[in-house]
Amino acid sequence: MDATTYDVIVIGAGPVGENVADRVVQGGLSAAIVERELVGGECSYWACMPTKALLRSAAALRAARQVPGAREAVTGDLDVAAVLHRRDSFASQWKDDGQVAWLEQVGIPLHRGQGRITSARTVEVTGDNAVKTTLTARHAVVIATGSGALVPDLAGLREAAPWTSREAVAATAVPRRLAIIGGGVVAAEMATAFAALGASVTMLARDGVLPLAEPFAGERVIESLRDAGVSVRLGAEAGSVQRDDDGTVHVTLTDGGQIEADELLVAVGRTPNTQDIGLDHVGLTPGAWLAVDDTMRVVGPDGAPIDDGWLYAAGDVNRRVLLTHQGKYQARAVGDVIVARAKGEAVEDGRWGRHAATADERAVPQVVFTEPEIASVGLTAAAAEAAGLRIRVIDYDLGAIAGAALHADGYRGDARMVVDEDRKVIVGFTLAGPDVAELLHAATIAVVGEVPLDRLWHAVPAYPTVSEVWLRLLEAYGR
Ligand SMILES: Cc1cc2nc3c(=O)[nH]c(=O)nc-3n(C[C@H](O)[C@H](O)[C@H](O)COP(=O)(O)OP(=O)(O)OC[C@H]3O[C@@H](n4cnc5c(N)ncnc54)[C@H](O)[C@@H]3O)c2cc1C
Ligand SMILES: NC(=O)c1ccc[n+]([C@@H]2O[C@H](COP(=O)([O-])OP(=O)(O)OC[C@H]3O[C@@H](n4cnc5c(N)ncnc54)[C@H](O)[C@@H]3O)[C@@H](O)[C@H]2O)c1
Repeated sequence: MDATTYDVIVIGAGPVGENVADRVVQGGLSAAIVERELVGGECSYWACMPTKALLRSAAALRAARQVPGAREAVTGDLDVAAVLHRRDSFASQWKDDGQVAWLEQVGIPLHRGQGRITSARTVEVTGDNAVKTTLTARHAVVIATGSGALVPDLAGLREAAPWTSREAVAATAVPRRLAIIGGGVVAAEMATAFAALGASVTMLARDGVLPLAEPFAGERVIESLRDAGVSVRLGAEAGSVQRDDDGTVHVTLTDGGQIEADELLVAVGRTPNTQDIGLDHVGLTPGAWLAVDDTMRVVGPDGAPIDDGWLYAAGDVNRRVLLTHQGKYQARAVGDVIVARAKGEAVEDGRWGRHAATADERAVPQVVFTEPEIASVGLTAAAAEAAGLRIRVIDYDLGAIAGAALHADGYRGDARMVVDEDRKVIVGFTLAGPDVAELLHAATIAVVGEVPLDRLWHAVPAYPTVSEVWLRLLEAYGR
């Protein structure tokens, strides 16, 4: 048994854990990180990066085919092997040498193994050959253990060895027939990717496609998936699953319908990686999401921080927002607040304060890399109304913008601005259209900055860009 003391111990070296540790060290404290799998976490090897690599080649091909002159130059089909090869390189061949080298460079010791809290400020790491190391934190322990795919209790499902996002993202071959349970972000992106790679895809979208986005987003994606040959079964619910000896998967729907596939992807959400991290030693429930205050200190059922506030949780595991960029934003706040508290400096945990992840509440940006791309920030109209805001919704046809028409023949898309009528600021913005991802940050700045509409008239979009939609939306709103 080895024992070591640091100022801060971070459990989980995903994008969030890495950033917490980095901020702590930049603030002058010492930090160690514990990782049981690959440094870089889900995002680097089985999520953000490889999924986008799987999608990108088909998107580039589609874009070229939408522009006469370029279209004629495209003579072949997607090269599936080359796409998978590029995906492998974006997953760093599932090796974390590069990330480990970075940890070494910035002075963050790595302890490989399963981390478990055993008592206040103490983490036991079980490494290879069951060797245990006890780490003690002078100031804080941060749980950044992320989440895993949720596999629902469906008759026969586990026995049928379904794909989760991990197997889909790391697939070495494209199945002839792929069935997908789910209609959320993973399901929509993977249906887009695998249809383009040549699979015959059936999507069982019980609750619709992208049901949390503006309705036009889901409608556009459904239309384009169907154009790509995907069978999108809205309202269809899997009742039971069985895999034959020959590998064929049979899905029986609750309405009695039957679907056959060669692989079945389950994409119905996530579950927190908290089953085996010692939560019971601090009075919390193993397997539960971790509730936190505005500076990401873990709170108990009474809403107060655990003990004297030594335990934090950031990223997916606290369920505030399951996105890498938002988790890293929390990580910056957490790392800095731990340093501030350790040094007795002022804690700025008020709204938009340095140590509070305020944007998590109502200013989260997200891009869904479907065809078309869906880029959104803040509240949808429905969410704003549910939050009791008095809103006005302005919609504009993106295809009518000169820059969009130039960008691609037959460009089709939508823009929606949700305005808080009492404050005359934008609280939500959604774009659906080819290549809209890079337009999103302007909207994020408008929402986070709470820029008054009057002032936005002075933010003149360059001509002829797709961003001219900003002017059109303002004109439609009126001055
Ligand atoms: C298919 C897919 C695509 C996605 N695409 C995007 C995208 O395009 N953009 C985006 O913003 N988000 C995307 N996400 C979400 C994104 O992957 C997560 O929000 C992000 O990875 C969360 O980071 P994290 O550090 O909190 O957790 P993770 O990335 O899950 O990292 C947690 C780490 O902790 C380790 N760990 C867990 N328990 C222990 C333990 N007890 N001891 C030691 N180590 C432990 C794990 O091995 C892991 O390395 C996607 C998710 C999926 C599933
Ligand atoms: N581009 C991106 O930003 C990106 C890409 C992929 C994933 N992610 C993140 O990863 C997380 C996980 O994605 P996800 O798609 O797994 O979850 P999700 O929560 O986005 O979608 C899950 C969907 O499954 C449906 N569902 C739930 N139970 C079901 C059941 N038993 N049968 C059928 N449908 C059911 C839900 O209604 C929901 O629409 C998301 O929070 C997402 O933000 C982000």
